[in-house]
Amino acid sequence: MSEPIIKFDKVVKRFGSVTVLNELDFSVSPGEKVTIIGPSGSGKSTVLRILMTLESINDGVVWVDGEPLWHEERGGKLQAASEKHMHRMREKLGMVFQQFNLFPHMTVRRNLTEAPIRVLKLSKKEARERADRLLEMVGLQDQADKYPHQLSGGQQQRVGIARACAMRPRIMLFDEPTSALDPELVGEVLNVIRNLAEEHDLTMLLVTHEMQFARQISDRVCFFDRGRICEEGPPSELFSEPKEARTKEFLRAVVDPDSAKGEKQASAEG
Ligand SMILES: Nc1ncnc2c1ncn2[C@@H]1O[C@H](COP(=O)(O)OP(=O)(O)OP(=O)(O)O)[C@@H](O)[C@H]1O
Repeated sequence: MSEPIIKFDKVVKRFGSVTVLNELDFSVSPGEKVTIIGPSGSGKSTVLRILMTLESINDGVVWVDGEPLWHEERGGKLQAASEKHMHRMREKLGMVFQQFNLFPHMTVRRNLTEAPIRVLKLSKKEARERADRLLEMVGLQDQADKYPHQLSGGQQQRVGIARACAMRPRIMLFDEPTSALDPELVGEVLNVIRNLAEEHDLTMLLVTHEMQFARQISDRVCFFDRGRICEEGPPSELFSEPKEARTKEFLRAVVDPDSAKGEKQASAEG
């Protein structure tokens, strides 16, 4: 098996007295599409935010592409990383957020060209050509001169995906990319992600509540509970024959909430 492109080695993350990640061991292989599912507050988004260096860690080591993310090796020891090191490491990752996070005062095209020009030092012409190709990929070539507020939520999220791709990251992180959308707009965003997964050799790590989508797109699904992986496996196994009681309970509640409530009530009454 190839070396993992992402590796969490006994990672601990606390917010005050609350331990959100509890000596988490977790890895992803190059090109693998991995989905994280689990109850609210189980630490799913925290994993992605740590990878984007938006949250620090309290203990353990996070490896990205063979190098520690939060540390640098000095004198044979792992020491806290410099801002320069983290900057360089961040370029390997792109993230699509729940709330799109587009720059509101920039046109759609400028949202896509800004970072490639500033960070990757692309010429304006190169950045523009790259942006236009990506807008075509997400079906928004005719919206390039509009501002984010002139687009639907689904269109804004497709711009968000194109913008993350403009930096050519090796790893794409998706944090519940459809949860802020009206139901009728979810499909168009999932289609763009599905095409990206099928056509590119990207490593993808997704947090999602869309179980059907997780089933279709993932090589592996990880069920998180209380800051640890409670169960993981190919979607065909995890969704059809979950082994752990917590996984079964969670899946029953998200796939068929009414029957799960009824069963809970019946067992409480009985
Ligand atoms: N900046 C923060 N300060 C304090 N607590 C935080 C912070 N960010 C997250 N938490 C807490 O850490 C826990 C895990 O949060 P996280 O967002 O990773 O969960 P999640 O599994 O993604 O949940 P959800 O599905 O609801 O998004 C939660 O209890 C949350 O309240």
